[in-house]
Amino acid sequence: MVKAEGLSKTYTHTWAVDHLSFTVGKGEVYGLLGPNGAGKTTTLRMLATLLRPSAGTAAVAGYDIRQQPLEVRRNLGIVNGGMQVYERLTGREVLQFFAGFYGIEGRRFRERLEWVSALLGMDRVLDKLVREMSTGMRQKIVIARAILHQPPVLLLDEATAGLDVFARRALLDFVLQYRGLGHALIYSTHVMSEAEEVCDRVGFMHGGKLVYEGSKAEALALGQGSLERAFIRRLEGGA
Ligand SMILES: Nc1ncnc2c1ncn2[C@@H]1O[C@H](COP(=O)(O)OP(=O)(O)OP(=O)(O)O)[C@@H](O)[C@H]1O
Repeated sequence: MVKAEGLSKTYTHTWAVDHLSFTVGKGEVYGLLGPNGAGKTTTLRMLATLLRPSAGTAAVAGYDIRQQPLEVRRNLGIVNGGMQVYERLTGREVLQFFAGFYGIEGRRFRERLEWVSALLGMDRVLDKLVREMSTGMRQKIVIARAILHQPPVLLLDEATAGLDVFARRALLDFVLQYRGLGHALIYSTHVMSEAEEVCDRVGFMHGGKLVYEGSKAEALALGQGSLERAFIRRLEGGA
């Protein structure tokens, strides 16, 4: 569902993303893992057509990010910490606004709202004003907004940042449920323990490069049961 080939982004003197190639299949959670500044956000923003690659390309659900950005957006959702939601609206109003972009209206909107609400447990959130919501509630709105159009590809960028234990648990459970629907997810994080829980395959990023890729089981074996140890070993050049 996602196929990146030599995907690259340069800023003045830096290769933020340096010839990245990887694939993510249906029903798979791919962990894009690495420390701050590794290039994870830049990669996801290119896949979401929010940022133009300097070189290389990628396909999302079979559509080229350079040539077919509208089709890509129709098939992809992104949950990104920087996204703002409208403070003066209720959860329901925010979602209605975004549903309009996808032509989801009337009865279809109500059905979709029920679907998303059941998936994310949003009963207490829909009629609340955004400005009165906790961080966890806001995050539910951000996720709901990203999946309203039921995209087959979902990108999550440091999606648990700032969440408490309950909201974090709900998010990780949601990731597994969304995968269970046969969708493809990229889970970007520097928190290795989260990746251990939800990812099927992992790619370690450092300095814009993919320095390791393998199934979670392979990576865990490399790190004697720990992804964090595997990452450090890989960077130190150990086997
Ligand atoms: N707009 C920009 N202009 C210049 N350099 C940038 C810009 N955006 C990102 N970079 C640089 O690109 C590199 C990769 O940044 P990126 O945000 O993709 O990393 P990341 O792995 O997502 O890290 P984090 O977890 O901190 O978000 C960093 O060196 C960063 O300083």
